[in-house]
Amino acid sequence: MPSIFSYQSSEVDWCEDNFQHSELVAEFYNTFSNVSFFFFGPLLLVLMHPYAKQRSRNIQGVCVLFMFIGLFSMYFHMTLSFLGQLLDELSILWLLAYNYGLWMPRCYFPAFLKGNRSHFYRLVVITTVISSFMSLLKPVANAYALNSIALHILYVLHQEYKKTSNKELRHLIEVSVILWAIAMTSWISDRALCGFWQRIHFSYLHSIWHLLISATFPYGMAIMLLVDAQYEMPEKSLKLRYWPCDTWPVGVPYVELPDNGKCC
Ligand SMILES: CCCCCCCC/C=C\CCCCCCCC(=O)N[C@@H](CO)[C@H](O)/C=C/CCCCCCCCCCCCC
Ligand SMILES: [Ca+2]
Ligand SMILES: [Zn+2]
Repeated sequence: MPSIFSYQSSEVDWCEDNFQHSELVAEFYNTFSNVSFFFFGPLLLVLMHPYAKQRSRNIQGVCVLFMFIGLFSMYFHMTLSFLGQLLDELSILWLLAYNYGLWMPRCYFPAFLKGNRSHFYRLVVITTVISSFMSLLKPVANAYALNSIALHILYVLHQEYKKTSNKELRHLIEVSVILWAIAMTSWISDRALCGFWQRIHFSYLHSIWHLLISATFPYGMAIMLLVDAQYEMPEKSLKLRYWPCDTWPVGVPYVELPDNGKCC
């Protein structure tokens, strides 16, 4: 039985051909497409620094966890090892759990918690610890289970989209759903239609997934902070900004607390 550290000890293997460009890196493009995690993570850390200082440092923890996902995902695609697969999947699970605990609006808590956030946080931690152990039972199903959490997030976004009249928030939700849908299509297509992609010599769909899902992250953060502010501090409206410039057609969204007026 191979050790959990060995190359190709994971049951999961993506469509990209292995060891095409290096003897050390199993899936070259799938490995290096994770650099986008080291672009968006540090960028958001810097852009959100004023918010983190004034409102909550948790956002910094979220950005650091996001960079760990990129690191573990690189390790996984480089080795296709079982340990790499578990680190990749468990870091995603804990990032989602952290976000749920911090920002899930109270109206979506189970009724028996009566809107108590610290009880909800405890419930999320317990569920995540149990799920972490369960991930060892059928590792090949883990990625599907993780993707199904996105369906619950979509449900929450749909409810918030219906409730809000804030055009900026609606725009963020629309763009994030489009990005996620294209990312998801690439992920499924890499798994389900690999023969076709290999025949046309384009087996890079999983790399495209990495780029798109990491680009969804700043949108997810901005949406959650705006929604959280609407519920938890309705007297203060957060300012939505885009990097590098608010007026450019494409940019990375982030939020600022009012009276932090900078102009690009
Ligand atoms: C109230 C909660 C709000 C949470 C918002 C969180 C937004 C998080 C955005 C991005 C998370 C990045 C996850 C990237 C994973 C990259 C690593 C990877 O590719 N791993 C694969 C193997 O290499 C593995 O097969 C992937 C498994 C599936 C991961 C599922 C991630 C779910 C992401 C949920 C995003 C929802 C966004 C919805 C926006 C419309
Ligand atoms: Ca492969
Ligand atoms: Zn991946």
